[in-house]
Amino acid sequence: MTALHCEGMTAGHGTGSPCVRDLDLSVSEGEIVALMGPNGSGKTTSLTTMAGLLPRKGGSVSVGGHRIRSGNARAAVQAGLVLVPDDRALFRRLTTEQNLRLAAPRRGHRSKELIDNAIDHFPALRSRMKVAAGDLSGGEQQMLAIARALVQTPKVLLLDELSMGLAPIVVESILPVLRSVADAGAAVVIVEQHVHLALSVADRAVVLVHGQIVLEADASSLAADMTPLERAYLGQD
Ligand SMILES: Nc1ncnc2c1ncn2[C@@H]1O[C@H](COP(=O)(O)OP(=O)(O)OP(=O)(O)O)[C@@H](O)[C@H]1O
Repeated sequence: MTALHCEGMTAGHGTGSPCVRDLDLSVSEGEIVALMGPNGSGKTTSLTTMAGLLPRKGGSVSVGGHRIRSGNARAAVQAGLVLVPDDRALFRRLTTEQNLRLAAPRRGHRSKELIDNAIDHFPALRSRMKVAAGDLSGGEQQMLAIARALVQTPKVLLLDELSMGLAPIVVESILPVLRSVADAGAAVVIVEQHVHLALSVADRAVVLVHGQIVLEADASSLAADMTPLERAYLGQD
């Protein structure tokens, strides 16, 4: 089943001309898509627009068949679309636990269970629950940012610049979590500068150049032969 469906999504900043044009992207439950492309090609703009942090300039975004209103981040989260932004957007003075609690639903008794389930993915955070987020290591902060997203039980999880500033060993511990989140039924979209890393975790790669999709391919076939990717990046397609 399709979890995320963007149709003709056009996006940009302020009153300037759009930097993402007519983006058609569908991601199925259980699928991981790597959104790739050179610097400035519109990857972050695409994710923040899907998440309602930027108003759309055109087109639609749907989660599980429900259309999300443009520029409405709350509606996106309520529909099940959760973004882990590149700056991680943690409350740095609040503890790990408080950051997780703030993301959990206010009503009902499921908060503790949801937090426990999210932390089960990142055992390293268990002993860091009372530490201010700003005092965590970079890797721990990224784990907390993802755990906080998982507390919101996303149907669609978007991750921007997954490995930025992280040691390879930390990244290697995070990638299997994304696979298990997808295996549990979520659609996952990652933006990741390191091509090999992106292809190692993704099922499918979508390449944006100048805000338009120029290549869509199976991640494993691209990993085996990068020629189409190199051509796309170099603008030879
Ligand atoms: N806040 C902003 N205000 C105005 N223009 C912006 C803003 N953020 C990004 N842009 C412009 O939008 C275009 C797309 O940028 P975006 O950050 O989405 O690309 P990206 O593919 O994520 O790049 P990178 O890989 O370098 O992060 C670029 O031309 C960029 O200069």
